[in-house]
Amino acid sequence: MATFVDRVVLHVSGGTGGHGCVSVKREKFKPLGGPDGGNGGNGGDVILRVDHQTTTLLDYHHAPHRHATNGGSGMGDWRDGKNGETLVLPVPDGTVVKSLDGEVLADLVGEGTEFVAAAGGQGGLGNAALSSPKRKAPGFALLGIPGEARDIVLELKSIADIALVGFPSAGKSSLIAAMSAARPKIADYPFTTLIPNLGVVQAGDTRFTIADVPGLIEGASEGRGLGHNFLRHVERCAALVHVLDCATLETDRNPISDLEIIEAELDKYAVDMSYAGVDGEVVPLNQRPRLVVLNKVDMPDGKEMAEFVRPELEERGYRVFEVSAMTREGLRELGFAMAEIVEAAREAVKTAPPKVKPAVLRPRAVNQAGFTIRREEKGLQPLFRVLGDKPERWVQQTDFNNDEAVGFLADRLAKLGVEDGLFKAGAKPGDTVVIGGEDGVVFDWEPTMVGGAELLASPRGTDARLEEFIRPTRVQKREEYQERKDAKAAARAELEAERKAGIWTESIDGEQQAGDDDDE
Ligand SMILES: Nc1nc2c(ncn2[C@@H]2O[C@H](COP(=O)(O)OP(=O)(O)OP(=O)(O)O)[C@@H](O)[C@H]2O)c(=O)[nH]1
Ligand SMILES: [Mg+2]
Repeated sequence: MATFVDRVVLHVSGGTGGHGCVSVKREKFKPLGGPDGGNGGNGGDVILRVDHQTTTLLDYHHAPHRHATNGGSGMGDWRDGKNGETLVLPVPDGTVVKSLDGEVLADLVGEGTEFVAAAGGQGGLGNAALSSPKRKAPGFALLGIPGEARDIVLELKSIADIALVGFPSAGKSSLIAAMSAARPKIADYPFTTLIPNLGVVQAGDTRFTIADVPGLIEGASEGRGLGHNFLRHVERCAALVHVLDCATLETDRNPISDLEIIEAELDKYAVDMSYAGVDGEVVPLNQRPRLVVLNKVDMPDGKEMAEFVRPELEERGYRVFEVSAMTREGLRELGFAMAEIVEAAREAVKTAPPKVKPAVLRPRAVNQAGFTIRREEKGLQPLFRVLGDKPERWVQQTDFNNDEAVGFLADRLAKLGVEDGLFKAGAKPGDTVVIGGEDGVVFDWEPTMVGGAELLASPRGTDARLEEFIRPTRVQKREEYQERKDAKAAARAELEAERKAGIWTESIDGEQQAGDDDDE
């Protein structure tokens, strides 16, 4: 038996970035030729893409774990690691992506629309890329960071112009079969239809789609029967068609009470308005135009019943069609009436102001700048939590077994203003600092920054950085310049002398620049 798969929980993860490489160029006659460690490749993204060939979410039901490939590690000789491959997951048109707690992340409508479900992790820089005039031969590289891992819910909402609703066995699937080329399963037991069927109907010059949905029963809006599972499918249609069974054998049912029960269920079902504005104006289900179809008039009882209830239904303002899906009686008129409504709805969308619909949807904007510091109490001790895209990423990139890498992290954090921020938040050396959320990295904080040291050194209640800044005069500047020049000349002379004396060998690690390497 087919299962009703229009809602799956998918576990996606982007590929992990490759690690950067630490390597030093070695050549004949030039044993230490400088850093040549290449960068790690980026991990692949996992992307959902609307594809018309795909009509169900069945594949994801069977295999709900999807991962993109990892980036390759950097290598010596400036060779970068390969990027991971993007994993494209085809999804049907009308797939809605939600988080586990129901927040709509994307509404994928239109061939080729994409959603980055899980971004791959960035590859780490190799030591070649990390070298700078100040850090000539870094003895470390950055680690690749893990790809995003997320659990998302995919829901399918068929995009049909007209939706057929009605009790089980009212003849909805039979109607689709009679009006289009679709060949859904038809049988005389309730809930024959488990997956909505879609059919294309041609009436005059108008082509449109109709969908049936699994039979509705009382309590559907609370999840009875197939419940909400099917109501999702009618959310986007232009009109609803009630299919009423005029020949039911159940004595406690008649077309009018059936219609009232279904209407009550539609009333209770709140249309998820979250995609309004993406997909045109969204009118709640209970306000969509309606047609009423009295089916099975080929049966003697059916004809009688139809004629009996017709005036009552028309009094309530419905356009009523007596049809037989079996003999095709009345289907032509029904088709034209449907076409009329579809045309009107299409016209309304056309005249509506254009909606901005990004073709590629990203899960969240990356907070490029900044960070926040939150003071939390951990027992009696304060705890300072640093949250922010950059600091959290940098921590992931750091090989904590490598002192140089840790030093580099400290520099980066200081430069971003994290240390400064910690001082301002009231952190004292030795306090616990966590960078990141739940699984953040914990530090005992040792300020390294010059500004911070100043702060520490100055008497309580003062801040050295706020002291009056006295602008030097031109004469003063010239004097300073001369002083520095003299000092440089002296230093150079000293160096020259040392070299002549033979105590000096070629070095690549920046010792020569001692003095201006103040951020190490
Ligand atoms: N005599 C007669 N029988 C019909 C007509 N339309 C449908 N039926 C029969 O009614 C039964 C149910 O038809 P379906 O089309 O499967 O009904 P459905 O509304 O899709 O039912 P579910 O998918 O279970 O909700 C089948 O045995 C059909 O042959 C009709 O116009 N006349
Ligand atoms: Mg059916």
